[in-house]
Amino acid sequence: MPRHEDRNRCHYCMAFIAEALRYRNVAPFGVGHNTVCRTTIDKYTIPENTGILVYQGYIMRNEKEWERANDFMPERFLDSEGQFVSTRPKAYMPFGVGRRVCPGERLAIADLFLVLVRFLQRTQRYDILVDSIAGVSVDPQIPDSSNPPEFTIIFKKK
Ligand code: HEM
Repeated sequence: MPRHEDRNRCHYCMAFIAEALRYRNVAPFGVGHNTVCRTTIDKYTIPENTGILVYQGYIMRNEKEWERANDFMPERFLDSEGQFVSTRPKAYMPFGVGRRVCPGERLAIADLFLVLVRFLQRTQRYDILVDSIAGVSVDPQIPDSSNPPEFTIIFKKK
């Protein structure tokens, strides 16, 4: 069984999780907020009590911030020795930023790691076949929602 400590050794798994959260962010618009006072950011002034959504899904796939932003590349989170890089670019924000940043981040990463590793361990003796006609699309049905279209996977004993 995988344990939490194993995260320090499973560099590619950690990079895979980090990239999955970047590439198809669970909450592309984060959580809505309101300004508590008139606020100026750069050349924009936002009045008091205005609803704000941060389109973090876009920031995390912005070509200006990310090399090959629309490719799924876990390697972008590995250094030249294949070690998981724990420092994050500013444009990496699957859990939001600032004082309302997601308090569940550590728990979420810990869970994702255990589920992913357990899945890989339990499926080693299977060929994983994807519906050959429909294939798999990782693009959501409604743009920037988090639900991919349904697809069929067959686990066939080797
Ligand atoms: C992959 C899993 C998760 C993702 C991607 C995620 C993402 C987010 C995001 C983007 C926000 C908004 C942050 C902001 O406003 O800047 C948020 C807020 C929040 N999340 Fe998560 N979250 C995840 C898992 C969890 C878990 C496991 C918990 C609790 C056990 C949790 C509890 C919360 C709470 C309470 C807030 C509101 C914080 C506040 O407004 O002060 N989240 N999350």
